[in-house]
Amino acid sequence: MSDVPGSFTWRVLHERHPSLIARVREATPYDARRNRALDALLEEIEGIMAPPEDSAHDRDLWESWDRGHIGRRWDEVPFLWAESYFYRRLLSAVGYFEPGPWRGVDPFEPFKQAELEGEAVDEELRELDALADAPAGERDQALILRALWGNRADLVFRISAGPDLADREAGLVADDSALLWSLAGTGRVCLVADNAGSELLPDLVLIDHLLHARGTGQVILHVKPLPYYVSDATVTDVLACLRRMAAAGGEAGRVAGRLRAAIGSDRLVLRAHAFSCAPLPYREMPVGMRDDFASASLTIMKGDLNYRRLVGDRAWPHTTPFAETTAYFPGPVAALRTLKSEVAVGLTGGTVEALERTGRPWLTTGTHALIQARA
Ligand SMILES: O=P(O)(O)OC[C@@]1(O)O[C@H](CO)[C@@H](O)[C@@H]1O
Repeated sequence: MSDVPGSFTWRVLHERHPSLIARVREATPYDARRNRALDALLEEIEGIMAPPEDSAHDRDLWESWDRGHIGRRWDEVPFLWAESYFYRRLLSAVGYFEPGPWRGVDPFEPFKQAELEGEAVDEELRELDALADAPAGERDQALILRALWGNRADLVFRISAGPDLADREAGLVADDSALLWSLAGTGRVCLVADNAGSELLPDLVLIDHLLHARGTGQVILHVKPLPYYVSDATVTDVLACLRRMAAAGGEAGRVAGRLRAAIGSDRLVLRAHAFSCAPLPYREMPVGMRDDFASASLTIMKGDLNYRRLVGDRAWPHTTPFAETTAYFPGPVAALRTLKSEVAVGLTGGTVEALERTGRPWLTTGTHALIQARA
């Protein structure tokens, strides 16, 4: 829940979301009607959640996902539900679903594009040249760590986390990478993406490595069907990353070429399932998605939000076993995530004590990360 003033979740709803609305307005010159709708949303999020508009194409879907929350205060329903619904309402406010000129215009695209065009990305892509000749085991570890730490590049987080984010020290609080690699066999691997740009690029490089070097037969890449949580990856973002890598040339260009071919031969399959933007945990996933995960030798869940949805967005004792919270999942699963919310399981008592002893925050700052897996 988010009803304790000053708590992390309360601040997301009452500080992060209003500042996000301001950033969206700065980034795009919306017309008067859109601005009025954004004003109305700004007011609404301090009070009662309104239902989707009568004419909304996805009204039935949201009603099926509702658990009696619509009509209550935004901060009195589960945090995951309120946060997800906020992004849905923001898209409505900017006219994303309505027939007319603003239909399909991603309000977060200016942020995503600026990041993808940045020099930091050039540097990261150039580093792939040296990695291409590294011994196999070294490459495995380097690519998984890049995909993991790429998760720090979450634009909703950057907007509000302060300028010193990049300087923070890196700490792995759990590392099941050996188990992860032993599960990534020659069959199918699912990767459930999180952010576009600097996170999706290393995810795509990891996918290429699985297909090209590790003998994985097929990768199914799940992305979001809609712009979501600012920087979450959509199919448009996958295509933008492929173009960016192709333009960079060198090893990045070769990776892009192989991935294009893999899409053409169905060795890399893209999915954009409606449930990927649902305000619910994966425990409630629908049959089609369950079948995908059940058919894979490994599903890799990227990022903080996917982690919350995977283990359940609850105040678990941090020593609760990861295998216990994911026992419902239909196949082997791994999480690659930097810690940006208060949910964490699968840690040893010693690790938790050592982290608490530092006296510094470690759960919500993006300074720590984990690799967890269960067979
Ligand atoms: O899923 P991601 O991109 O790693 O993180 C999403 C996130 O920034 O959004 C929420 C707060 O708004 C937190 O769960 C988390 O910090």
